[in-house]
Amino acid sequence: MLTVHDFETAARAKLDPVHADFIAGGARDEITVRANEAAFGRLQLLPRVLRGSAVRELDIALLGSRASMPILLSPTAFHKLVDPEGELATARAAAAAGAIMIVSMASTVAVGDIADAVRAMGADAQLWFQLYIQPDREITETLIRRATDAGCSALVVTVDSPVLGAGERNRRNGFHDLPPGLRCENLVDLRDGERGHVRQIAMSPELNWQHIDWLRRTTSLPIVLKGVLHPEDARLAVRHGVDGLLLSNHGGRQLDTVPATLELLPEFVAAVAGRIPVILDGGVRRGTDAVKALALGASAVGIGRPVMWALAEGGEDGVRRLLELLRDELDDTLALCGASRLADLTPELVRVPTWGPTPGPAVAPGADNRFGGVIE
Ligand SMILES: Cc1cc2nc3c(=O)[nH]c(=O)nc-3n(C[C@H](O)[C@H](O)[C@H](O)COP(=O)(O)O)c2cc1C
Ligand SMILES: CCCCC(=O)C(=O)O
Repeated sequence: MLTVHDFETAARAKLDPVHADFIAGGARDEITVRANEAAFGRLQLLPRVLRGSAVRELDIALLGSRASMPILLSPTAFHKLVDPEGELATARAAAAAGAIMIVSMASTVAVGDIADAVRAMGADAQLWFQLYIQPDREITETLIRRATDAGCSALVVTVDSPVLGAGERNRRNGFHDLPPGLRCENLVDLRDGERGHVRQIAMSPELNWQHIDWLRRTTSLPIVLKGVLHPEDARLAVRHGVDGLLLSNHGGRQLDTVPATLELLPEFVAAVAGRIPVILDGGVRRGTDAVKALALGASAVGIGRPVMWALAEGGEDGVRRLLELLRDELDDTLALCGASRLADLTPELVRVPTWGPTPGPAVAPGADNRFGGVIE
């Protein structure tokens, strides 16, 4: 396993094709899925030389959490689909690497049990909790209480899902439910009937900024909004007292044909103007990808599918190796860029090609992104 893509290939060879499709897939024509990765390939790095330093500092402080690197685990549902230990394995690997893990509300291990497993290692859990605000206020409050009691140190509220994205691979494959024996453990006992069932997670098409105001009054945990794309919404988020933003298009799984997150980053960062941290996810597969996002103003990046692939390939050990690999690539890229600290990563390191053919992976017609004019 030398690259993230090696994990992807190995996972596909091991997994039920229906589950592999669930992980890799996106909404509709998957134009945004491809755009996310392609955008990184189109940006260039222009390094500085003779600024040597024997070691690089990769650790960060983010919303009261400390991490050994600016790569965090974005929330992904259903880890037991790919590994019998599920989120316990992922969380142990994240803790061993000193990385922040955002636990999905749709985890197949209860958030309290995940936190216990990390504490049992003697590690200081850096767990955040991802929340879909539920139409039923009491259910939302109970979920927040469960996450808070588990010791989660931030709430990541996903706001790009008023309705669930149309994963046509899942429809074609007839994948609508978890297999017998697996359930969304955070939802157990929240309502009569289907206890812990996936269908208990309701999408709330009625969500608006007043719900965020309510949440702000309800919890003292830092609130991160996940899935904000428009710079005007970034400004609104700041006004509504949000503590951080996760610039994300849900890995291309919600609205198809939205731009790559990397393409939106400069304008987004300009709108936020340093008032709160901006994290980016979508298509991060290499240390160079992380460096490009950090150089353009992200405080950290998130990875989604790579975690699922590594967990499928090798369980806890697989995720450990994935995180080590990305850490090494990040460290190596910093060295090659003449950077010894993350603060040395500035926009001047990044360039838009000014002539010649578009490098990077092939992009479907219509997915072409124009960086020109956006990045100074
Ligand atoms: C299998 C899978 C499950 C996901 N589950 C969730 C989830 O439960 N909640 C959420 O907010 N985002 C979820 N996401 C989106 C990720 O948090 C993240 O935004 C996205 O995967 C990042 O793109 P990447 O996969 O290209 O790294 C999921 C993504 C995948 C691939
Ligand atoms: C209700 C589970 C949502 C999972 C999710 O967000 C995704 O698969 O992208």
